[in-house]
Amino acid sequence: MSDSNLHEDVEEVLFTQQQILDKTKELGAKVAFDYSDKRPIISPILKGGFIVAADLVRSLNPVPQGLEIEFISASSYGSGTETSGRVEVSFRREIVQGRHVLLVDDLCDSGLTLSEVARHVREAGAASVRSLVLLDKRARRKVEITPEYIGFDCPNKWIVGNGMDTAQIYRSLPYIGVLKGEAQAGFSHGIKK
Ligand SMILES: O=P(O)(O)OC[C@H]1O[C@H](OP(=O)(O)OP(=O)(O)O)[C@H](O)[C@@H]1O
Ligand code: HPA
Ligand SMILES: [Mg+2]
Repeated sequence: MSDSNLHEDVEEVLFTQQQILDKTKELGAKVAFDYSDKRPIISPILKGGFIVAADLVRSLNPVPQGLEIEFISASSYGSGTETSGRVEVSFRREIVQGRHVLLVDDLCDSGLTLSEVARHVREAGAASVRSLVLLDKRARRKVEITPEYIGFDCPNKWIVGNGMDTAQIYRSLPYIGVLKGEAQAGFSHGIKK
């Protein structure tokens, strides 16, 4: 990618759009095989998971019979770069009853989001719950959880793009990049200076 296409707040690109699409195709092939006879529900975890999930569902080949998409909202970071430790989860509980649910998110960091969402979905009566993340930032884990499907290992840096934000900005960047320290500092009061 030429420097002119790089957002001024991004220090370095970790994964290009093409690398992301290639990896999502690989994951899609595995998911299509594993869920071929399961009438799965794929649940993008909003907001960050929406782009990974959109790429994933279009790379399922063949499409599992009876596949449904059901969104789940979960948020815990606010505008900072540390988890608040409290994950707000909301979804239509009746839809997942008796179904095989695959949670799809952009990344697993402390692990709190995925473990809390998985707990809620199990409690709502899902037949099985697995998770898929494009990125796994293991160095920051606070809760023991290993997603069944992982795209890339992620260094212990604050990243943005491909669905990931800081204070709701940068989600639309087509690549995954490391946010510059000074840009992060600008959000420390929730407003970019
Ligand atoms: O493993 P964790 O430490 O829980 O962090 C990962 C979660 O944090 C982000 O979501 P966020 O709470 O920022 O909400 P968003 O998806 O709406 O941006 C990201 O999209 C993951 O869902
Ligand atoms: O590195 C990150 N970037 C964006 N959102 C996040 N949520 C947890 N970790 C991150
Ligand atoms: Mg999220």
